[in-house]
Amino acid sequence: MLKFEKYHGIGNDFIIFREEEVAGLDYSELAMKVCHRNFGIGADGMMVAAKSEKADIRMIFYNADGSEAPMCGNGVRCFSHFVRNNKLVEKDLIAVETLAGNMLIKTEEKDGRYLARVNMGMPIFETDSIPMSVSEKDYIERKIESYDREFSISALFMGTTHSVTFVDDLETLDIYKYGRNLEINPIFPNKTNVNFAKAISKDRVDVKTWERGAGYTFACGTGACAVVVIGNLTGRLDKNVEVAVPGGKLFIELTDDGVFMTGESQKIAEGHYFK
Ligand SMILES: N[C@H](CCC[C@H](N)C(=O)O)C(=O)O
Repeated sequence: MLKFEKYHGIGNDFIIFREEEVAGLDYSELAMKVCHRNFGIGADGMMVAAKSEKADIRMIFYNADGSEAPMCGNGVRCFSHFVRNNKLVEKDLIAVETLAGNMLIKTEEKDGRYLARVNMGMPIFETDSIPMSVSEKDYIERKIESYDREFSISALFMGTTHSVTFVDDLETLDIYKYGRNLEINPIFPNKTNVNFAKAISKDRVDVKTWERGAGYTFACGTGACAVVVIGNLTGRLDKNVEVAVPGGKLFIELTDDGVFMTGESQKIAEGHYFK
């Protein structure tokens, strides 16, 4: 039996284990099993809290399909909540080691709500680092075809690989059809997360994300950051933006010290997984 806790960050849900519970297991296989909505506990992703040489603690992240990802925005807020609940690091400002670098998280518990403000680092636009297999050095507002439509795509590394496209018909767009197709476009050798966005004003944007390795989720934290970065770069959005996603709201601030994301997380359950 493996002791776990389950959290969600505005509907993006995760199962979290301490490293000592799962040491020696194949994390990719375990993620596919525990994230399965019928044969497992059910979640968009799985995290393991491990010791770190570089920060207070290390977050290992796997998508529901068993693929490892460098970072997860909603996940790292839930992770910091788990860390606080289990007193693994007894500070309000914690550094979490991830494959995308150390993330600094300010945690706050107020009236039973758990809030975290995360410095998500700086966006990377060089196509080699996204990564993309294209000759262009960066990929901002370039046309990509998907079935009967042409999307204007901007790609970047924002904790993980992201593509952003602003559309007028976000309410009716078939996210499954176009998201699934763009995710596996061959110009992304490791695939991509796909963010469909609609600017409501200069400080409000609606976003729906098709996630690599997890599908259409209620929220994507790194995706929300990616949308604000591209929205600001292309003149659609200011630097402090409220991002509305199907599962709730995130607040993104673009600063010279990094992209900051603020949002809630909630503990859903705890228990034992019978492998
Ligand atoms: N599916 C993503 C990882 C999870 C990102 C998302 N859940 C977030 O909140 O940032 C990827 O494969 O890069």
